[in-house]
Amino acid sequence: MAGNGNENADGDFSFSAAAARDALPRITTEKGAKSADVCHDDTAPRVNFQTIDELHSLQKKRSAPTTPLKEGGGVVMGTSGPTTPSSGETMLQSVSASLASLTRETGPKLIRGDPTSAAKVAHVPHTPTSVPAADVSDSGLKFTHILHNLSPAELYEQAIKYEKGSFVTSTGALATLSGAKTGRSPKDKRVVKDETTASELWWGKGSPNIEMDEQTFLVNRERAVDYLNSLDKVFVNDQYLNWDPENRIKVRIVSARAYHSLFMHNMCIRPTPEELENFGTPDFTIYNAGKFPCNRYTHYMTSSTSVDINLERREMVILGTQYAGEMKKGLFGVMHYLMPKRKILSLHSGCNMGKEGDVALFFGLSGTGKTTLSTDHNRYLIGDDEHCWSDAGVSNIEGGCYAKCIDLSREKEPDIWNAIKFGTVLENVVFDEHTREVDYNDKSVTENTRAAYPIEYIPNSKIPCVGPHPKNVILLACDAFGVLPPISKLDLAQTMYHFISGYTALVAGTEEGVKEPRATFSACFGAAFIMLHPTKYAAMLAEKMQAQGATGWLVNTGWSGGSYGAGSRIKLAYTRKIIDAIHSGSLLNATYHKTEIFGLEIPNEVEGVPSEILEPMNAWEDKEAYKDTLLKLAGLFRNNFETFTSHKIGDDGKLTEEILAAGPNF
Ligand SMILES: Nc1ncnc2c1ncn2[C@@H]1O[C@H](COP(=O)(O)OP(=O)(O)O)[C@@H](O)[C@H]1O
Ligand SMILES: C=C(OP(=O)(O)O)C(=O)O
Ligand SMILES: [Ca+2]
Ligand SMILES: [Mn+2]
Repeated sequence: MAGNGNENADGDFSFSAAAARDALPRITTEKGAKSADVCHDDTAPRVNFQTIDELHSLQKKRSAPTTPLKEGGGVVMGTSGPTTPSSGETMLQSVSASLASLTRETGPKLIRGDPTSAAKVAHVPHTPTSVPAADVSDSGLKFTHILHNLSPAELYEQAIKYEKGSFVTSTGALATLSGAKTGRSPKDKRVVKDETTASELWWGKGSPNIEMDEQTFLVNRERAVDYLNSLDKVFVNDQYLNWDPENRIKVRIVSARAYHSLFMHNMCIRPTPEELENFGTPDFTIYNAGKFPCNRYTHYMTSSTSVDINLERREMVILGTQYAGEMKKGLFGVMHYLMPKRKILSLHSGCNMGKEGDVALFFGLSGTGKTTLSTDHNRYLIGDDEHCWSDAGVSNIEGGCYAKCIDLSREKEPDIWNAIKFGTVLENVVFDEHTREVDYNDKSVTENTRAAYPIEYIPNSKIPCVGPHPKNVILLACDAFGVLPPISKLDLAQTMYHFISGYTALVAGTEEGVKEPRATFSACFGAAFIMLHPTKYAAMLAEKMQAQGATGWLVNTGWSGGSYGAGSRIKLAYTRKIIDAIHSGSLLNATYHKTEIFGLEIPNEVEGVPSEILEPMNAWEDKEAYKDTLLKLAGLFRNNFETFTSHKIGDDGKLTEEILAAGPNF
């Protein structure tokens, strides 16, 4: 116990024995104490530092350099480069070219690294520009720091230091805010219509592609580039899309926020250090200037948000929204253009594989269960949202998952719950200010709370994320009307009919302005992302399913026993049992009966699921209300399909006829 007096005779100090009761004790230093005896030993063997700065410099070890830094700590990208550029300089040259203003012809001067650690960088000689002084704007005189493929830990530090609303949660995830926009803005998406895309893409009624001209794209591009170059630092991610090595696409994402950089780090495929070293020129570049609005006086702009795709230039510009999902879904749109050109079908679906190598696809719109149901502890996860189906089988486009977290529970979704740890981006969640425990039920910021994590955070993920041809094609619909059966087996024509229809109730959240579930039809279960006419994708799907003998299923993950408001959502545990029965093959051999109007085959029994809910009418108390609602939905299906009746699906006139006949009959 520490005393008040000089009880430690060998110590280097003692309280004055004469310390007055009310005064602070005086400290006197004892003379002649032997250094070997003191407990606070300042004369211990010397360590390798003399100053605090030297101590700090010992803490960080140089990582195996993908890009060796030059003497002085920085690499400068001037206009006349060194004779033999290092790979770091090559990267900076490439990024400078990406960020070049199209009107001023030169790229910005770039420095690698964080501006706050740039004291040394100031020493690096700066080669004068060859552009006449009169042409140099202030922005041409400054340096921009490039934070290239930072690690999650570095991005955490950047976010926490510089981005308000960034916090570490109790499980180590990075909580962040996406700003005013907490969902995608499909009405603000624009695609450049030029000679090629005018004939190739799907335009007009029902199409997600709202046109803009090349000139307007360049105006927005310049706006984004100037904004990014005005910053002290920008983040650059060089990554890949598509696990199929023969059809891999190199993407570069230039952004202003650590949040965006970490999100894409998680969502795209992460290159190895060697791959990054030899990355070269990207195939596609995103300029994310989402903090900065577009100019509403610009032609084609109807709000201050604009998400613009130029396929010819292989570029995408984001202005006026910081919702990170725009980047991943924007790139998905690009894949929906590039892949079919190579006879590869792009799919808005989750995908997993059983121990026997049986692959299942889960198509569905946002909130219908792709992520939840493809993340299955008994199966290998190939991916939760975006895939390709080629002659070789399936491949995930992405390197991560983007799960909805509203009402997330450890019991119902353990694998997703456990994936929310260090490295994971948690968007727009609410947490306890002290414990930093997340309240997943809290919708104060948005209903569309999300977690973005690398796919290997799911313990049974299949790396590399590829698999053989699918055996089961599961169409998920979250039916807010509560009239579709929880499970029905489809023939090929029915599968195509429902694939082209893409029915669901759009659950609140993922798109701006949707507060209540509302019936919606979205062709190919992803009309917001497709580029070509839906029947092109449908024809490819039909051909592949036929060739592989895959079975189609329609699973209602929505309401039962009444519409939204009256009935209740089908229990996730029951849906999982239904999915298990599809995977195991037991449902293929079940006995079925056909429903009226939609002509769907309903199994009489599914193990673990109460039989009363399998036939929707049984679950409704008011049978008349059920019939009216069923007819209403059938009418909506018929109206929606009218735009497709004049299109042929594939070369097969017979299949087209069958598909037209596969809709509701009333
Ligand atoms: N019966 C059910 N089947 C699937 N998901 C359900 C069910 N009931 C509730 N849910 C919830 O619905 C949401 C489905 O979202 P998610 O799997 O992220 O959809 P998607 O990936 O298709 O956008 C999850 O929050 C899940 O917990
Ligand atoms: C991120 C999205 O994907 P999903 O809701 O399908 O997971 C989205 O549609 O914006
Ligand atoms: Ca979606
Ligand atoms: Mn999802």
